[in-house]
Amino acid sequence: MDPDTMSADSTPDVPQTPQFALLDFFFPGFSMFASAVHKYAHIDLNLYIPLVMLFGALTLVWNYSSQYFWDQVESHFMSSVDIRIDDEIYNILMTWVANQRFAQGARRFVVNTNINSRSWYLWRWDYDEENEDGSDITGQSNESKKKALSYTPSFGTHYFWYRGRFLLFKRNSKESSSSFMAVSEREEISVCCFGRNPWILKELLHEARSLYMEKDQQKTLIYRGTTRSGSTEPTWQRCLARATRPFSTVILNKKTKQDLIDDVTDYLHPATQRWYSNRGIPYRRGYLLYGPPGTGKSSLSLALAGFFKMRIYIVSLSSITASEENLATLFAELPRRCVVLLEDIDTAGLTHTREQDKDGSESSAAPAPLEPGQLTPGNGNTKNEPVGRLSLSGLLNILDGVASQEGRVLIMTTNHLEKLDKALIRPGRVDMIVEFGHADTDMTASIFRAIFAHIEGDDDAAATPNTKELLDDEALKKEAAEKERRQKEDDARVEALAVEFAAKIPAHEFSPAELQGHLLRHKRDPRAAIDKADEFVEQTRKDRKEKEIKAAEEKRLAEEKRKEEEAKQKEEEDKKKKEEDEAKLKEEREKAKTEKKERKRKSKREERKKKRDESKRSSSGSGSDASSDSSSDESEAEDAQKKSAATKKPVEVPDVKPAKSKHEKKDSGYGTPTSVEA
Ligand SMILES: Nc1ncnc2c1ncn2[C@@H]1O[C@H](COP(=O)(O)OP(=O)(O)OP(=O)(O)O)[C@@H](O)[C@H]1O
Repeated sequence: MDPDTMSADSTPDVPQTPQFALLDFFFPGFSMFASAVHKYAHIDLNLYIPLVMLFGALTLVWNYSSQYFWDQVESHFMSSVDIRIDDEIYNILMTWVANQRFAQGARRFVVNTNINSRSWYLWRWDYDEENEDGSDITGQSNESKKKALSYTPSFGTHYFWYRGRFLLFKRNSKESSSSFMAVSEREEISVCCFGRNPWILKELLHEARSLYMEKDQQKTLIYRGTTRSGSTEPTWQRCLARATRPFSTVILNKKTKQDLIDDVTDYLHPATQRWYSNRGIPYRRGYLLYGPPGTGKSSLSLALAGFFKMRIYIVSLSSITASEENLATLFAELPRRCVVLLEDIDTAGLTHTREQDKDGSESSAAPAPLEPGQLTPGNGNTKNEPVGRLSLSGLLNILDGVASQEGRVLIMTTNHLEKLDKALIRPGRVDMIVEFGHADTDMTASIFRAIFAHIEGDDDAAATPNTKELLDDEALKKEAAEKERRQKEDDARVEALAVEFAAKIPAHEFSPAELQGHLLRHKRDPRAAIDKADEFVEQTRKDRKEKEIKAAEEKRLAEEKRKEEEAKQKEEEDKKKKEEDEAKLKEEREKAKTEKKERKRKSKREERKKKRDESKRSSSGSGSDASSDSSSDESEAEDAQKKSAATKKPVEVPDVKPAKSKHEKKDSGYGTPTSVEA
């Protein structure tokens, strides 16, 4: 290095360039570091600075432009599908993703025991594999059941190969989500592929759906009409996938059951749809199931849906969701082939007939007392009903409306057939009516058999798989024969017990649900169920009586309260009326008084006028007369003013002409007239 180029105060070994001065400014001590490097390593950093700066500039440019570049690639050269997290497609895709290698090998992942979207999960009353009583299908309790874990990739972009194509799975947190959403709901999910044709994404979604459906093959999918979480928008939420209930487990008159199956089979036949459309008849079929609570109406609907492998969509007309608008939206969203179960159509609003609607009169019948299971009081046409609730005509419009899908099986259930409007159950809306009743002797025996008879698969769990393999043919045959013999013996024993039990239960008094409840309490001991049958009968009767007394008492209290409120209201009205009458009377009295005074004054005036005329006639007339006239008129004006002050009303003083002095506007209140009209 040329020593001449060095300045006097600089470090002897390192040339002082403007870059160094600048770097020294940003990184104090850099020049010392550079001279040390130069001295000991013989490297002149001066040469590398432009390179470092260039690299920094390139990094900066890349940082800013890469996002733009990537956005351009995405919008022009890629296809993508966004997944709605409040839709069932979320569950479908995530179930698929959880089974992929890229998800299982992800370094950052989300673990779930339940793959369903948070908003779906919120509305599930049970998990798929569980029964209503909280135990799983193998009878284990929740505590002992181990839940399977599902792994899905965490937030970010994840790459994977699908059928030879390179795809991206993106899961991002949603910044703009409203704060009331649960944390797991604040996410956006999309799948992208290179190329402008999205067929591969559609294929992926179809595959995911088929896999998802396959899982549900042996189950009845139950959807419930509800509102989306965090909004009032109605939607069908999948809430349960239950093992299909065999028709045989619903105890009902054999012929009725067969007729129902035949009717639905015929209706669902493809030729029937053509037949309907050729004749211009709406392709719909409606069934009404009626009877006391716990007699099997819902069970039959579920069994029917399972038998025909259809999804069942349930909405209770006594729930808050069942407003006219919501129900119309729900019906418009139904798939083409499904079972729709409308529960509790006897809610008070719908028992109000259309005839009553027409003449505008109020229902003469008092609102029906609520039945067990009925959540809210009825709605519809009563005066105090909330706006937007369901009315009978609203429901009829929805059932017949163009928006409601053709091809569906509509089932309506009610506890009170007699309360329903004829329009609701006329042919076309209801094509078959099935009655459910309390159990007769045969039914009681059937319920007993259903609980205690040995069913294939009951002790599969106990059987060890290897024992069969060890046995030879002869032994197997022997075992099968033995099993058959035991089965026969068992059946005969259960049959005898069923008859014994049925004899102890009075016919047509108890619902199948009540009997089932008693039998389940002794499910391991049929003898105990029989021995305690009398106790059950007594206890149930007693409970019912207590319930009736309680209901009657509640009714009486409600009636008393209503009467009290009515009396109070009447008292208030009377009081108000009395006050109004008094005020009116007072006003009238005042008026009469004023009129009397007026009349008196008038007669006085006339008298004076008469006198004046007489005196005029008798004498030729003098100034004193005029002055006396003037004074009498003055007293009249004073009278008028006094009256005006008393009644606080502007009073006309007919005979007095107001003084036209310049002080007229600032009247002191005396109002002394200056001239009087005769
Ligand atoms: N006819 C029946 N056959 C078999 N089981 C029945 C029958 N009736 C009732 N049960 C049993 O009783 C319970 C309640 O029955 P379900 O819900 O079907 O009655 P429901 O008539 O729909 O009652 P609600 O009118 O209160 O809705 C179920 O567990 C069901 O298994």
